[in-house]
Amino acid sequence: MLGMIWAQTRGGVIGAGGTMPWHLPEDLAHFKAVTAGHPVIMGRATWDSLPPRFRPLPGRRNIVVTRDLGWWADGATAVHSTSEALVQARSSASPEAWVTGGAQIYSALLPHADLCAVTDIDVDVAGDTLAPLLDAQWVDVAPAEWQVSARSGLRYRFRTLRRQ
Ligand SMILES: Nc1nc(N)c2c(n1)CN(C(=O)COc1ccccc1N1CCC(C(=O)O)CC1)C2
Repeated sequence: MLGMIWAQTRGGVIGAGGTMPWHLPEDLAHFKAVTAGHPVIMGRATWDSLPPRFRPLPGRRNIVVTRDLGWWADGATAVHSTSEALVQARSSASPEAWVTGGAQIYSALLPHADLCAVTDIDVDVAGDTLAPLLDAQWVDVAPAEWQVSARSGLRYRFRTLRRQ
C-alpha cells in the first residue's frame, strides 16, 4: 500500500518558501502516528525543510529522492528517481509506505497511490506550492469532522481518501 500524506490550506497550499506557514501540533502528532514504523519517501527539499532535530524522521526508513548523484545525508537512503524510491520502499519490512512531499514527488507518485491522508486547515495563506489535485475517483472513506486546535485555535480536519 502506498499512501500520500500532506496538510493543506483552504486554497490547497502546502508550502510557502520551503516551509509550512502555520504551526498545528495536532497535525504533527497525526503525521507521526500515521507514518510511524513505515518507510517515508520525500524529495530532497522536503528533507531540508525538516527541522534538523527531526532529521532523519525517527523510527522510519527515510528515502530521499534527489537528482544529485553525490548527495548524501546521515540516516537517509538517497535514491535518484521515484521508481527507485518505490523499489526501496517495497524492499522494507512494512507493507505500507508514505509519501511525505513535496509537490513534485506527490505528482510523480500519485498514479501509484492507494490512499491520501489530507489534513485540511481552515486558513487562507498565500503560498507557492500546491497539493496535488485529486480528481473525482478519489472519495473520502469516512466523514471527517472539523476540530479546533487547543494550541493554535486553527480549525482543521483529518481526511482519508481512497481511489474509487
Ligand atoms: N499532514 C502532514 N503531512 C506531512 N507530509 C507533513 C506534516 N503534516 C508535517 N510535516 C513536516 O515536515 C513539519 O514537521 C515539523 C515542523 C516543525 C516542527 C516539527 C515537525 N515535525 C514533528 C514531528 C516529526 C515526526 O513525525 O517525527 C516530523 C517533523 C510533514
